[in-house]
Amino acid sequence: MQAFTVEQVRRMERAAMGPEDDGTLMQRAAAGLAAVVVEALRTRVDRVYGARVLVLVGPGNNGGDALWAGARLARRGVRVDAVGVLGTPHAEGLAALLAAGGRRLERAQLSALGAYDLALDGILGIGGRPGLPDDVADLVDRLADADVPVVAVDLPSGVAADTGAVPGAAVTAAVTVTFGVVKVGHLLEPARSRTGRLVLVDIGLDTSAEEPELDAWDAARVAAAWPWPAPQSDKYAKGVVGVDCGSETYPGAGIMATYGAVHGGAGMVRFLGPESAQTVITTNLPDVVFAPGRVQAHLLGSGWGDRADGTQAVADAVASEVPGVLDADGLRYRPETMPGTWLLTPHAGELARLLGVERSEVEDDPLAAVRAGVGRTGATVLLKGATQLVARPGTRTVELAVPGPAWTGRAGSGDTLGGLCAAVLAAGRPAHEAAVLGASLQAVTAAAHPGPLPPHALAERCADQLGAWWQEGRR
Ligand SMILES: NC(=O)C1=CN([C@@H]2O[C@H](COP(=O)(O)OP(=O)(O)OC[C@H]3O[C@@H](n4cnc5c(N)ncnc54)[C@H](OP(=O)(O)O)[C@@H]3O)[C@@H](O)[C@H]2O)[C@@H](O)CC1
Ligand SMILES: [K+]
Repeated sequence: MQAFTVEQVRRMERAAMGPEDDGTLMQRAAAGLAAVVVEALRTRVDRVYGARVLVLVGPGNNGGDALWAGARLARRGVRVDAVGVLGTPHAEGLAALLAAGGRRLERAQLSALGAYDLALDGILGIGGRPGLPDDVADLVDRLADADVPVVAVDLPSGVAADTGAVPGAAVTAAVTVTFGVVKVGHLLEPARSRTGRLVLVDIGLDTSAEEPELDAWDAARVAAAWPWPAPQSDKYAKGVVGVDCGSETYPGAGIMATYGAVHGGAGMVRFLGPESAQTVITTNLPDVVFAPGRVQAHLLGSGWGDRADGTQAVADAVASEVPGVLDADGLRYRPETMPGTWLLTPHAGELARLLGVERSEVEDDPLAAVRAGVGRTGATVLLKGATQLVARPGTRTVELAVPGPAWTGRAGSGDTLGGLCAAVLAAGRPAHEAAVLGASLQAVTAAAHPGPLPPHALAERCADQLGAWWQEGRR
């Protein structure tokens, strides 16, 4: 699924409209919106005729969409009340609603909100600045307290359309009906959680002239893209991962990274980390070898802590011209620039340190931050966390891995994630694909096993997930 910025949407809308806005796009939007509301009413109260809908109307075209949809609903016998909550409502939309039998109420006339079966959020769309004025936020809270489900028009009002940030009050929608194309804020947390179920209504926008801002993967695409081995693939075709992770202080990181590489399907794993990890590895994963030799992907950095020869270790690996994954403490030892064949896997704090900014800056605009990571290093970057983003040199489009349940992120998850990514890299896939596939496999597996599994156990389930896909013939 591709998502676009407000600026791109405006360009596409202008191209579709031609020199004059004759309202065609708004009518398409309103028709699609009304159809979704009809279905939502059928599901919730098993009727359309006589159902009650409250329309919250802002000052722009977003309110216009809601009012025109309200008019269509009123013509089908829905009892529609509209209340202007910001500025002056869209005049033609309001006239259409009144002509269709809807009512306009003042805010003071609103009582017994629980009597409404559904509310339409037409307060702000892509012209909105994040946040809502206090009195509007108060009304939105009262609707939530009254358990009235909200269908958001285009975006849940209050969220930042281009970043997914929610810096102030915002609507939490059960369903968001968006028009033309998906916007970035629908897919990035925390706005993603405010969006509810996302429905895309085709209004005839042409995306072909725009490079998507975001490219979101789903599980089916991950399964289809996985580097499945051919019958004749030997261990080198599947790929050899060299794991130099962990330290005497943090041996577990080396163990978990190895679990990731083994269960991600590497043809062979060479463990080149501390001796203290070797007994556990050889007991649990007897296929792992401890001798140096040919590797097709490096995995460095997890659990290093302070390492006297860290800079040299990274420099040697990069100089070998084999691709690699550089994680965690290893990021502190990276050379000034790296090839795009290398994958860096920072979490928000590590990326902030790498960029020399506050962590909150990364969290407020992760898309900009992950791109800045590429600009700063030259490498491909996977920003780990609740939302996992992958940016690479040469394209503006950022890829979004399949999201996982909240339990995925815990101590050691990043170590096994590095191993999964390195396995894909060793199989010959480019760094950005290794990142998306590794992160997505971990998330899909965690969703299928939603308990708080420790990362090494979840890594084992990753192999089961690959096996399930294989058996389903998704290869
Ligand atoms: N273009 C098209 O062809 C189509 C567009 N469509 C629809 O139009 C929507 C975009 O409409 P839009 O551009 O009128 O912007 P919209 O979000 O309704 O409101 C902007 C107004 O809100 C105000 N305002 C902003 N933030 C605020 C805040 N925090 N608190 C208070 N006020 C705030 C802002 O004020 P100002 O910035 O001037 O101060 C301005 O007056 C789009 O999402 C889709 O639903 C569809 O019909 C398909 C065809
Ligand atoms: K809205």
